[in-house]
Amino acid sequence: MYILTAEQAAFFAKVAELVFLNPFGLEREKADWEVLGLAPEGLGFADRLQLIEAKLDREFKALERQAVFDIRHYQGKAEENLRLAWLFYVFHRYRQRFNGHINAQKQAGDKAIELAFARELMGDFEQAGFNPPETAHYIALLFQVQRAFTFIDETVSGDCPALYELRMRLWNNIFTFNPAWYLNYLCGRMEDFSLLLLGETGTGKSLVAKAVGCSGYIPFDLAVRRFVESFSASFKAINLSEYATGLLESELFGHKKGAFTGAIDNHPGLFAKCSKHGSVFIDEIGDIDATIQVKLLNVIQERVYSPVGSHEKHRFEGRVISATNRPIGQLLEQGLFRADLYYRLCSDVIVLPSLSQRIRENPNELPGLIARLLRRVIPTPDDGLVAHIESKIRATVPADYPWPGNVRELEQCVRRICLTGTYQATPLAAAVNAAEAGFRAADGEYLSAQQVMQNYCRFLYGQLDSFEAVARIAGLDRRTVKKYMELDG
Ligand SMILES: Nc1ncnc2c1ncn2[C@@H]1O[C@H](COP(=O)(O)OP(=O)(O)OP(=O)(O)O)[C@@H](O)[C@H]1O
Repeated sequence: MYILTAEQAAFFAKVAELVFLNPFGLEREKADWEVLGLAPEGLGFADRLQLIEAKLDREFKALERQAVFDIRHYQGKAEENLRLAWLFYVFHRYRQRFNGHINAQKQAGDKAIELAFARELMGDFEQAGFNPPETAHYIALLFQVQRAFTFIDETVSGDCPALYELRMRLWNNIFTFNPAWYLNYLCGRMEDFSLLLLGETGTGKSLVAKAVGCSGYIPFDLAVRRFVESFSASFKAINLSEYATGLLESELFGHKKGAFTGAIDNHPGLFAKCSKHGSVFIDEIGDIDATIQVKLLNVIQERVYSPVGSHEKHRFEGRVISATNRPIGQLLEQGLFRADLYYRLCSDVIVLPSLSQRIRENPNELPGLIARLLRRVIPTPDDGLVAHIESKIRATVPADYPWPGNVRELEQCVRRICLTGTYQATPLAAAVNAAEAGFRAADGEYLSAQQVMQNYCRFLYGQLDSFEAVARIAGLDRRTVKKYMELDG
């Protein structure tokens, strides 16, 4: 057995503490400085990480002066702390390559591809004295950490208190607030922890759901050097407002051939497509009627369901993420949403901040988001273009504008400025006034109610670029909105 010096023991104990801290949390920076043994110098996360990596490298190399590092040479607290510190060390050495694997897997889609550097990584684990089941488990965990970090960081980018809090909450949702518990008890067993995302339309609930849903624990198979499932296949989404009630049942639970006219084949539903490592995302959950609510409750509660037209029982072992922009408290009070279903969906409830809150907290949110939204059409927008669009917005949109369509509206606004050079923000509360011009036709005749509705829907669609969002604000269902939009005239 090897014994650590007092300095080494103290250093590795600090690193072991760091491993369990939320990387998006406020305590993380302080812990970084403690590990480095330096006074805070105003370095950013990436720079501090680089210093920590270099220090870890020196400390592990120092340990190797006696013999190649092998976890079995240590015991007790030293073994425990070194195990965590070594995982942190190896994770950071392979971080870029794990990121490369994320991109390669995104390109490849739903079929899991080989982890290109698996042999080298497995070799490192073996040399450090880890047995094969531990190696497989830790590789799965390291990749999960990298996915969660990357997806949260990419999805919730922004620099205001509401977003710091959101990033922290999402990390905790994936690894719990106590990652030591996660590591010891809950890893790979998170299926009963549902997540409900609330927030106004266009705040990014679907994006966040995907970030969380693609960050689950997926076991690694040493024999074939790949994860048992692609992370993209582990996330299955459905937007409930897109389907009529009859069709919805079959989209959720599947149907058997011959179950109804037109059921020419067996059809697997959403729940059948989701593996036990995956998550289903049920969007617009506040919009479903009572029958579907009961059926969903059964699946989530009993974990079994039957496809339409069949008595067979199928198990659902995945996790449930749901979202709504409806006032869920009000729906519960009015009896429009079942309380028992709500309590099954809400192991964790996360509310996304509105765009106006973000801008209020930090006015620089606006240019950051403009650049981000522009990148969807122009891969590398220059600062001049971002500043130009920002100045156009500031010139025409009142500072207290509520951005009712949130980031979705801002996206449209940026595009409209690119196309027309201007954006006329019209608060939706005043939408009917704005449509006033549409009450009369060009010849001065009053329009029919149907034509007014058409103008109204078109107006809202121009602001929001989404049938769902228009439906929500107009108090119509999505199909009715589409019908008005498609009418001639
Ligand atoms: N934080 C964000 N960063 C970048 N784009 C965003 C963000 N939030 C939303 N968007 C963009 O706004 C649009 C709407 O996002 P999303 O569908 O996730 O919102 P939502 O909250 O689910 O809306 P709804 O309640 O209407 O379903 C998408 O084009 C999305 O890319």
